[in-house]
Parts: sequence; structure tokens; C-alpha cells
Amino acid sequence: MMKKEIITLTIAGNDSDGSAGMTADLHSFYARQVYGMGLLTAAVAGNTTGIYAQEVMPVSFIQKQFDVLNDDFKIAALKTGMLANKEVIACVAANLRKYDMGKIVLDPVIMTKHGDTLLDDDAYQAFLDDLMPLADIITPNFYEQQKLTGMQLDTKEEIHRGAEKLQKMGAKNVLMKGRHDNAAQSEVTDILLAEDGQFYEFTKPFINTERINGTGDTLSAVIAAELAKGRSIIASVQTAKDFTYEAIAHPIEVGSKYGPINHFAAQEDTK
Ligand SMILES: Nc1ncnc2c1ncn2[C@@H]1O[C@H](COP(=O)(O)OP(=O)(O)O)[C@@H](O)[C@H]1O
Ligand SMILES: Cc1ncc(COP(=O)(O)OP(=O)(O)O)c(N)n1
Repeated sequence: MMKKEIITLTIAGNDSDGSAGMTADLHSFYARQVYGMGLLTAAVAGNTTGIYAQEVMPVSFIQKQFDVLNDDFKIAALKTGMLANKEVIACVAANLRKYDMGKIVLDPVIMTKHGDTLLDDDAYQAFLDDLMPLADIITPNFYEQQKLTGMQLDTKEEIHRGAEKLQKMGAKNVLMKGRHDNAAQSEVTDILLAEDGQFYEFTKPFINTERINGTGDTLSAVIAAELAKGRSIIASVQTAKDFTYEAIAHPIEVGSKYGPINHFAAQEDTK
């Protein structure tokens, strides 16, 4: 039964091929049976071979979206995606402080897996200073972990220290997503540093595929959907990990190259 009253918001860019960004978030919200809303920050012209153009929404338009949504709805949780530049970050941070929109999942979208830049180089500091202290959970991938901590993070010990550094910057919970760039690896382990200082590991088999566009968006969107339902951080991360794994394991065969994952696949398995 759909819980109509649970509203989950994505503050993100749209990727025109539907594999990542806002569309992937809304697919994930729908599959997890929460009512999804999309506050658009940017749009990219992309397909399974790459991203070919980007446009950032005017800050005044982003502001208007915050105002009209908060005038009319009670949002239970949100996630952020592509924020593009420091002006957009400043606007988003101001509104996260102004309006109570529930739990905050920060997905630090900096670059796609295929090397397209989605956040300006001069915006990292604003991300760290203005957004990190507001986050209930942040979900950096391997590349983003090094960028945000300024540390080399190869061993599990180093990943733990990196997570502690991000937590000290203000994020309550830190999910360090595991590497998956070695065709010989058998598992992918994401490490959560929870608010209580404990580490938790979430492990699934490694799937050797190029069809993994939008995995990070999907994981963070499902975490937001589950937090919106009132579930704990650990339960939300576990459901998101299971959901994302099933979506990778049952790809949709569209496009010629780096294809999307399948948001239909996990619905029956993770309810
Ligand atoms: N090839 C893979 N096999 C299994 N799990 C994967 C694979 N690629 C990504 N994942 C999982 O997908 C989720 C998103 O991680 P990741 O792809 O690193 O994010 P991002 O899209 O931000 O780079 C994580 O839970 C990660 O463990
Ligand atoms: C508009 C837009 N936002 C985000 C992404 C990247 O999504 P993400 O899931 O973090 O990473 P990939 O798995 O797609 O590399 C995007 N492509 N477009």
C-alpha cells in the first residue's frame, strides 16, 4: 500500500537519459513507495556514451522552488545530488537552515564514473563548510572521499580515519562507499561510521559490468526514502545496499555503452 503522506524530495540535476540524477532518484522513490518531488538545480544532456552539455538553473528559480514546496507540503526527508557551483550550494544551504525538511542525505556529486565534472573546483570548500554540518548522512564514493578529506584512503584503517574526519566536519553519519574498479575483486563493502562512533560494514558480491550509471544516486535516494518512513540509519543503508545490488544484477538493456541500472528489479526483493 502506497504511503501517500510520506514526501521525499530530491534536490538534484536531471540527466536526460534517465540513468542518473533526478530521474534515478524519482525511480527509486517510486520503487520504495514514497511520494517523490524534484527540485531542479541543473540539467545535463547525456546518453550512455557520456555527457555533452550542462545548464545550471538560476538561483532565483531554485529559491522559488524551495518556497513553493515548503508553502504547501511537509517534507519528511531529502537528498541532494548535482549542485554544480558554490552559488547553488549557498542557496541550498540557506534553505536547509530556513525550512525543516526532515532528514538530510548528502550525496556529494562531484564527477561521474566516466570523468564528467558536475561540481566546480572552487565549490568544495562551500560544500564542506555550509552543507556537511547539516547532513544526517553523507555518502561519498571512493573518489569523493579523497577529494573531501584530502587524504589517501587505501586501507580499511585509512578509510576509518577518513570517515572520522568527515564526521568531525559535521556529518552525523558517514557512508564510505567501497571501490569496485578491480575486475578480480569478489565483493564490494561500504563502511558506515554511525553517529555513535561504531563502524558497520555492508557487503555484496561484486558484479563485473559497465551498466552501473546512477548507482550512487539510487543508493542515496533509497536511504532518503527509508529515513522518510522513520527507519533507522542502519536499516535504511541496508535496504539501499540490497536495492542497489538487485538493480545492478538485473540491468535494463537500453543504450549502446554505459547503461542504467534497473529500478524495477528490487521491488519484490526488498519490500
Ligand atoms: N560493480 C558493482 N558491484 C556491486 N556493487 C556495486 C558495484 N558498483 C557499485 N556498487 C554499489 O553501488 C552503490 C553506489 O556506489 P558507487 O557506484 O561507488 O557510487 P557513485 O555512483 O556515487 O560512484 C554502493 O553500495 C556500491 O557498493
Ligand atoms: C544530473 C546528474 N546527476 C548525477 C549524476 C551522477 O550520478 P551518480 O549516481 O552519483 O554517479 P554515476 O553512477 O552516474 O557515475 C549524473 N550523471 N547526472
